[in-house]
Amino acid sequence: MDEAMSVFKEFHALSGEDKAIETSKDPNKSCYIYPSSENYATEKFHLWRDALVHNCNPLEECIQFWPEQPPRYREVVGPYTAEVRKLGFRILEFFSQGLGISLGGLVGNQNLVVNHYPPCPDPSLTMGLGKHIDPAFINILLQSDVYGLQVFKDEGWVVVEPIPNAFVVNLGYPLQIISNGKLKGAEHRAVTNSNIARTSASFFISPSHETLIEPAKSSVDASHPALYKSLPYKDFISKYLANFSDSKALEEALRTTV
Ligand SMILES: O=C(O)CCC(=O)C(=O)O
Ligand SMILES: [Fe+2]
Repeated sequence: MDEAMSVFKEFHALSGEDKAIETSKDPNKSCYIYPSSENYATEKFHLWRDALVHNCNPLEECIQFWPEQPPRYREVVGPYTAEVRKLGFRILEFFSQGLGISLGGLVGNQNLVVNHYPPCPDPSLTMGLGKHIDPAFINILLQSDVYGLQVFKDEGWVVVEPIPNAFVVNLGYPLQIISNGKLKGAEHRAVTNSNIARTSASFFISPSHETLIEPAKSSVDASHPALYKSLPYKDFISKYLANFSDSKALEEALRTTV
């Protein structure tokens, strides 16, 4: 874990030009940089984050498109993602047993997102990453020792302290829907600070595009009607992206009218 975190930091210490070169190896763009701000002039607040995004499965196929700088990137991050993937599938297996549905068979994309939040001269004007529930089944998150992750609980923000050698496991929206609201997606955000850069790495295990995301039969009965519509995951994602900055509007767009 420590080695992976060092390599993630080294990648983000490269110049912008080098990062662009290192993320342009796949014409199909399975590896790319997601920049901080999408529309600086009109957005409500600025996002102070750069993210390296790449596919992780099947590893033998996608690793050829990963960065080759720092030189150890593939050697360290390959085994890291393989282990985190195993952990993620074990956790999904527990949820599968509880929900009476095989989640492992519904998995599609497995992505790594390496977030870099540079120090910000005035953190009150920016957000690292705004309030959201992850769109994946789960996210196995590795944070560096710099504080920044917060979770929304009882109408307030609670700091998730970085713990050495520990992952944060975030439950995402699809599991909230499949469990018909019994499991709650964790609403979280990342804030910036004025003097030290922060790095984190999210390993997302997501449903495949065609998977129907809907309340599982085991979660619905006469006294617990389906709270959510049935949607192919790709349509869920369209609604998710269209309502990213408005969690209430998103919840309404996903709900049935009962
Ligand atoms: O940087 C963090 O701790 C959170 C990252 C996150 O929420 C995400 O990648 O979805
Ligand atoms: Fe997240």
